Amino acid sequence: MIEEHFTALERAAGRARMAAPVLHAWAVHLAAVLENGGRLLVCGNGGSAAEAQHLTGEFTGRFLQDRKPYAAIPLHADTSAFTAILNDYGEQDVFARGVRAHGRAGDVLVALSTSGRSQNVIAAAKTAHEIGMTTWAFTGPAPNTLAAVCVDAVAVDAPNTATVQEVHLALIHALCAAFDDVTGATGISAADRTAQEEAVR
Ligand SMILES: O=C(CO)[C@@H](O)[C@H](O)[C@H](O)[C@H](O)COP(=O)(O)O
Repeated sequence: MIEEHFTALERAAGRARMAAPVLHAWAVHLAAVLENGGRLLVCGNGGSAAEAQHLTGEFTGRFLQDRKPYAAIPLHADTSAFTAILNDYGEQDVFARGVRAHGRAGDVLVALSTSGRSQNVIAAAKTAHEIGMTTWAFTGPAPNTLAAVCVDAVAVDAPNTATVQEVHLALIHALCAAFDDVTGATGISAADRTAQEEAVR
């Protein structure tokens, strides 16, 4: 089973390299949006929720290089709002209402779903589209509904949920690397700079 897992990951990750031009284009667009005060909203369920906040963390914090923070919100992470929306409006609205609350025309929604069938994620993408946001998806194999309702999508061709999630994380990191490249976030990180300064004292 372990060998099979890594073989599936190697194959899917190899195929995912073809997404490089799309990720670069997304990074260019995202840099323009965020530099102009726009926001990145991200949503997903389960493992994809973890990846959603992994992605936003790289923007409000930093990726490999030191740079300024950018506005990025994982839509599941406010547990009070999430549980209230779930309780008062139902599961379908848990992300869509967050999109209406935090999203503005021109902002970007990244929607993650390994199946491409999660109704709450699809509802978020439709809502974002309605209010004039740009919608991108990371999904499992195409065709799927989420990819169809978003402006653009990277669909990972892999046989199971776990492998799709693992490749999604690699794609997320590639997007972050491209974003740093586009925004000129070069140079050493703050932590590395401090270590260097201490080393020469
Ligand atoms: O992490 C896993 C399985 O690896 C699960 O938590 C998984 O994310 C959940 O079943 C999600 O509800 C699946 O949703 P989706 O990726 O199909 O949108």
